[in-house]
Amino acid sequence: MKAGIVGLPNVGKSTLFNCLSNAKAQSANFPFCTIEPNIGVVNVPDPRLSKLEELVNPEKVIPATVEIVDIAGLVKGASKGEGLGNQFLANIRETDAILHVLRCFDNDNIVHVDGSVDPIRDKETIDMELQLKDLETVEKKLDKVKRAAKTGNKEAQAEEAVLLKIKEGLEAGTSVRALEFSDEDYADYVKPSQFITDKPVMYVCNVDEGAATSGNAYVDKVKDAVKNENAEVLVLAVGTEADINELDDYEERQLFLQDIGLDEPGSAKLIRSAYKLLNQQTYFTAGVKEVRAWTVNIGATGPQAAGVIHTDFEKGFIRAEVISYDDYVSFGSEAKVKEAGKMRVEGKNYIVKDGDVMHFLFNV
Ligand SMILES: Nc1ncnc2c1ncn2[C@@H]1O[C@H](COP(=O)(O)OP(=O)(O)OP(=O)(O)O)[C@@H](O)[C@H]1O
Ligand SMILES: [Mg+2]
Repeated sequence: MKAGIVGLPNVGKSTLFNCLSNAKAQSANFPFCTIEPNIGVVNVPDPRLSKLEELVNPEKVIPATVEIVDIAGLVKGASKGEGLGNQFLANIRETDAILHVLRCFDNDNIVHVDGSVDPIRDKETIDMELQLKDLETVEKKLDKVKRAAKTGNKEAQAEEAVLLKIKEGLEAGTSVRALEFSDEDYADYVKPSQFITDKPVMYVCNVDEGAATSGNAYVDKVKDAVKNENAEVLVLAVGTEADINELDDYEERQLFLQDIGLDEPGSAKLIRSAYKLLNQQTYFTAGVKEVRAWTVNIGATGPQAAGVIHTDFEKGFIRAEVISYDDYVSFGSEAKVKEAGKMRVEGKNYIVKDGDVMHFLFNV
């Protein structure tokens, strides 16, 4: 699962990537600085992991990770191939969620491809290009399904109806994610098509230092414009945070963060949000060798969670011993949790909860 950083050229996408990842992307003040996507595997900051480390005192600690991809900027006409648009759109299609960066700072020295700062217009430009690309996809699919639908094939007719709804929506400027379908229609006809505008999205308002905590008028406009989208809007002083991230010394980083009014980097929050946007959650294993955060889909069962560690664990799954994170911390150790009768034994149908500390029993 990976989240892609998407937006117009020169709005701060690679700079954002550099706030998140130790892999350094080239960022510079000119459009199309990025051509090939930069891929970074980013640790998910999780205070619970340090707490477990404190309690268990393991040899090593391994955090959960999420993959972030910094993608080239899109311009008007990208869906028709402008600015290598087709290649860049293909890069976006390969991701599972979109972090849409909007320029929300004034600075005459930083070029804006459309000549002025206007995050709402920028958002519409990007949305339109993504929608046009999806329109192309849906039209191709419609062509294929039409004939079978005409001959009376019920399945094809159902698919055609869904595709027509998508086509009409896109033509009216509505992203696929905003359209409503029955669960079956969605699973059978929408999801497999991997429409770009069906991917979950969050907005990252790139502001200057002074607006890191308070936001600014641009941010207010963005929030207002997306209020019906059910999408998160995050405010981040991307340039400043990238500079702070360059500092090696932890104390020094904290001081600079406090200076701009933050107690943790905005990028930490962004990573956690991206993780959620990807429908991911964390369970822990806690032993003296290793305390580790593992990533599973929200809604995953016990065996699926076990399968993240090893496919044999999933195949041979017998049961799981589960301690909720809160119980682990309030009792202080696995032994004390057991004594208190708070360790649960869960079977194959157990739905994993975020923060579960798990131990799997299986045979091979
Ligand atoms: N909040 C900010 N305030 C001032 N300057 C910024 C801010 N964020 C980014 N910049 C500057 O904007 C320029 C473009 O940034 P960056 O290279 O990250 O853009 P990009 O979106 O990756 O562009 P491209 O699409 O061309 O790859 C850089 O000079 C960067 O330092
Ligand atoms: Mg870039």
